[in-house]
Amino acid sequence: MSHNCEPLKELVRTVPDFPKPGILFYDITTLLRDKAGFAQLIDAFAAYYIGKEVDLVLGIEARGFIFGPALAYRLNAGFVPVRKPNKLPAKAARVTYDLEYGTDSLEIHLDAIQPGQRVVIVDDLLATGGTMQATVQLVRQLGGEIAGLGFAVELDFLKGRDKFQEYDVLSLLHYDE
Ligand SMILES: O=P(O)(O)OC[C@H]1O[C@H](OP(=O)(O)OP(=O)(O)O)[C@H](O)[C@@H]1O
Ligand SMILES: Nc1ncnc2[nH]cnc12
Repeated sequence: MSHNCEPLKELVRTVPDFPKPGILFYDITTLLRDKAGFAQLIDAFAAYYIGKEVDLVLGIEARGFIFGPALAYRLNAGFVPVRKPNKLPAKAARVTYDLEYGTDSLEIHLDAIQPGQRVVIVDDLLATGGTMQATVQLVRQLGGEIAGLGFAVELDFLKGRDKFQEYDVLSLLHYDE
C-alpha cells in the first residue's frame, strides 16, 4: 500500500468558527469513518516507526487516543495515555500549557515510563505545538527517550514544528492555510 497520504486530505472536513469564532477546525472524523483512509494512516505511521525500537506509544487525550493504541499494537509496544487533569487514578505529574483557543493541563502517571524507555508521542493534529510541548516536558521529567513525535495533520502555517527542532517530527497530512 502507498504511504503517500496527501490524497486523504479530501476526507478531512473543515468547520469554520469551531470551537470559537475565527478558528477553522480541521475535523478528522470524516477521515476516520473511511475504512481505507483510516487503515492508510495507521499503515503510514507503522511503516515510519517499525525498526526504531519503540517501547511505548503515548497518546494525548482525547484525539491522540484514536491513533495511539492502533499504532502501539502494530509496533508491539505498550500504550500510555496522557490525560486531562484529575482523570488518572494513581500519582501523576502535571503540566499546564497554552492552546490555539485557550489553556489546559495534561497529566501522566509517574510510573508510566521507566527511565531510558523509547517513546513515540502521537496526536491527531499539530497546531501551535503547545500540547505536544507539554507532553514532551512530561516525558523528559520521567526520564523517557523521545524516539519521535507523530501527527496525522499539521497546520504548517502555525509553525508549531519550530518548537521541536531537536526531535524527529512526522506529519502525514499538511495544510498551508
Ligand atoms: O498544537 P496545539 O495548538 O497545542 O493544538 C493541538 C491540540 O489541540 C487539539 O486538542 P484539544 O485540546 O482541542 O483537545 P481534544 O483532543 O480533547 O478535543 C488537538 O487534538 C491537539 O491535541
Ligand atoms: N484548527 C484546529 N482544528 C482542529 N483541531 C485543532 N487543535 C488546535 N487547533 C485546531
